[in-house]
Amino acid sequence: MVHVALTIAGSDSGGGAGIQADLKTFQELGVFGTSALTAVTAQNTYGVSAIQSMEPSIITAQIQAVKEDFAVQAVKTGMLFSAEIIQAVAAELRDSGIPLVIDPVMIAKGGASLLRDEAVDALKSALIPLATVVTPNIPEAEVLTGLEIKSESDIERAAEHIMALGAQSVVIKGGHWKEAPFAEDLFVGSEGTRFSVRSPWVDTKDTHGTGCTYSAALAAFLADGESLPEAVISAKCFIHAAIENGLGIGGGHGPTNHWAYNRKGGNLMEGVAVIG
Ligand SMILES: Nc1ncnc2c1ncn2[C@@H]1O[C@H](COP(=O)(O)OP(=O)(O)O)[C@@H](O)[C@H]1O
Ligand SMILES: Cc1ncc(COP(=O)(O)OP(=O)(O)O)c(N)n1
Repeated sequence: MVHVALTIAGSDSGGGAGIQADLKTFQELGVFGTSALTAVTAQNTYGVSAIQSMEPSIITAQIQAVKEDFAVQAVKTGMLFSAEIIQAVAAELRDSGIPLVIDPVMIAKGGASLLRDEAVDALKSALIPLATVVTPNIPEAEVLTGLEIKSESDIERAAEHIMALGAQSVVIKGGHWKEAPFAEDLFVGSEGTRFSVRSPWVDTKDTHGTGCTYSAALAAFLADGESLPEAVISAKCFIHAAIENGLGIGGGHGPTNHWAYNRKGGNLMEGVAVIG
């Protein structure tokens, strides 16, 4: 049986992040990828030079066209840009019963804002309560919670805070916490499920699109029938392989290697450990 996933996200002309990263990830993981485009960015490995968002009505129409024709097994959201877009997306996903991964994309690596400041409230009130899992990086978790994150206990507190917004579970990704001994992500789920997934740090500047690729992998593994904890671990294996085998293209922060996981063969958990 072919599994279908839907990404609702922005376009990255450079191909390392956004809808391009999501569709490459779905394809690599054997899941049929569908999409609803929220915005077009002119972007490369140095940064974002222009943004044009889509009208909410065409975003709604794209989601409806996909839902009407396909049995979508998982949805992920990425760049949503405005409160109006978030409300339109939430209206289509509410009561859908489809597992939903929300990557609360806010700032691109080069510093460009991919979410208007005034849209944060809509993200918290309209979309996060629909989430099967929310996957903020540390700066995004700080914005969502208003907490300053400086320690492991701050990360745990932030996770609880995001659950209190109504999300079923959360993964706080540790890629921005460079002082930590490992690149470690904390998963907190319902009924007290809690563990961390860690990998060694890869010393590279080529981390463009890591968050998009990670959340797309998580959605693909869910579409493929893995349980949420299994999918969180599998997604970490996918992103670790993608970062570790960087392509060395682009002069700035280059893209990760979406082929690496499948080409790795052998022990896909290599380098990745689950704690707790
Ligand atoms: N240099 C790195 N080495 C190994 N893993 C990394 C590195 N940077 C990020 N990661 C991992 O990549 C994933 C994305 O994390 P992060 O960079 O925090 O997200 P975002 O791209 O949204 O800012 C996480 O699983 C994180 O642990
Ligand atoms: C179109 C678009 N969507 C999302 C992002 C952010 O991607 P992310 O995975 O967080 O990676 P970096 O931007 O931090 O490299 C994006 N850049 N463009």
